Amino acid sequence: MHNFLGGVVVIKGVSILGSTGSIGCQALDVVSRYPERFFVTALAAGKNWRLLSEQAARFRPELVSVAAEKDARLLEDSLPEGYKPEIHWGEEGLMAVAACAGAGVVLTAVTGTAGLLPTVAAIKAGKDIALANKETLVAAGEPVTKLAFDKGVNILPVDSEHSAIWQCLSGRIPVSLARRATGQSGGDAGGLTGICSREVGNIILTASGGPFRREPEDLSGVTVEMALAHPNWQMGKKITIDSATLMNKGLEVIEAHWLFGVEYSRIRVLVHPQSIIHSMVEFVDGSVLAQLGLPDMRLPIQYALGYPERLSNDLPRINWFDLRALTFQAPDYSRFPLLRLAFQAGEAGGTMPAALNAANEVAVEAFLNRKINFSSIYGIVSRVVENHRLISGPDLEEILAADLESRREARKYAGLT
Ligand SMILES: NC(=O)C1=CN([C@@H]2O[C@H](COP(=O)(O)OP(=O)(O)OC[C@H]3O[C@@H](n4cnc5c(N)ncnc54)[C@H](OP(=O)(O)O)[C@@H]3O)[C@@H](O)[C@H]2O)C=CC1
Ligand SMILES: CC(=O)[C@@H](O)[C@H](O)COP(=O)(O)O
Ligand SMILES: [Mn+2]
Repeated sequence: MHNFLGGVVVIKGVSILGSTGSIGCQALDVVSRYPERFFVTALAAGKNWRLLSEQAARFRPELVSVAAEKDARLLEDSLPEGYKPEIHWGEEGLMAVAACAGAGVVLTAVTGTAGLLPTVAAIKAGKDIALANKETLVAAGEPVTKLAFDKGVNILPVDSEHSAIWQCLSGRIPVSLARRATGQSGGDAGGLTGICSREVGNIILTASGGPFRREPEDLSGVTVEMALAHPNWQMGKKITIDSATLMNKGLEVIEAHWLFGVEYSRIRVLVHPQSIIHSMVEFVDGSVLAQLGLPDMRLPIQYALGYPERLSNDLPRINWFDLRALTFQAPDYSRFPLLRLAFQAGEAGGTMPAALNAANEVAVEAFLNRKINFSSIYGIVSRVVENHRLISGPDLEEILAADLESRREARKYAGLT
């Protein structure tokens, strides 16, 4: 089979970390639409061994993993006759899925810093990364992009905003993203950093504004159910709460900094409640390129998995006459102070974003478990960040230590210890 450029199409093995989650399930939907392009090499889940069992029976990966050993046994017993994949569990299992030999690309779609070491393992194994797990770049942007550069591995954005930016830029620079990202610390003069400093004026990240964009004025009393009611996207619980606090956008600012090598002063956040424009790039001549689409993560997932090709599909299209308006407003930093804190943590650099991210993970979980109120998420994260002793140019070990220490602190402030 040949692609539209006349090149031979090579069928690509896809491994998924977090196959039972929102991104993982949508990725399997994408894979199922292109049997001549993709096959599934390995799948990792957390607790949901039943859904993993169904996925494995359908896609027949050579390796599967769940979080707990007892669930691995249940999974093994539930698989169809004659199908015997390697079965792993725990952290070792995530690493095994990440490094599974047959994969060409690893989609990282677990939630939180749990995705960091498996992503590192995948990069070390020379796999391209389709990156949904933004927390990896927030906590460890510098060592991870450097490792990807050293290994010649692409980090392909899946997050909708970053996919949009990538699509706006890729007409200019269709080579390795990882090489461009690390061009920042010297080396690749033709990289995105070079392009950015010459041609990109600002990156404009759009934000839906979440469920509390307009009201209530005082957010301290909002319930878990209210915060989980995202206006435009069906996502996992952690990222949905992050969208409600606007921390998701803060994490995405740091993610954009590392993916595209752009200084924080050139990253803008613009509230766009319809989530039709997924982000924009403003060039130095004032020209603005935007990527538009219905809010459907299968498109950015497909774009990353299909790279370097854009594949056709039959997903729903925008009906222009249904769009009543595309509107924009500035983010309200006083009601959503985590967004400013994330900019500040990103600017501070070193281990600060890891501390911010770890504290946020603990605080969001505490909110979801109804241990703290919505506004306390900011209270806890800001205290951890204020007290954090920043280490500059950290290696992975120092980042993991900062992550652990910040979790401990955050648990204390949340009254969990
Ligand atoms: N959902 C979305 O639309 C978007 C998500 N993202 C990012 O993608 C990532 C995933 O988000 P989302 O899919 O919404 O999250 P979900 O909560 O829906 O899914 C998380 C997945 O990770 C698995 N998992 C969690 N912890 C572990 C662990 N310790 N070991 C193994 N597996 C684990 C879960 O397994 P199980 O369910 O079996 O326990 C599940 O498969 C996040 O980083 C998020 O920020 C980015 C942009 C959009
Ligand atoms: C789909 C996706 O990429 C999410 O990160 C989404 O952007 C969340 O919406 P917010 O703009 O409300 O954070
Ligand atoms: Mn996003």
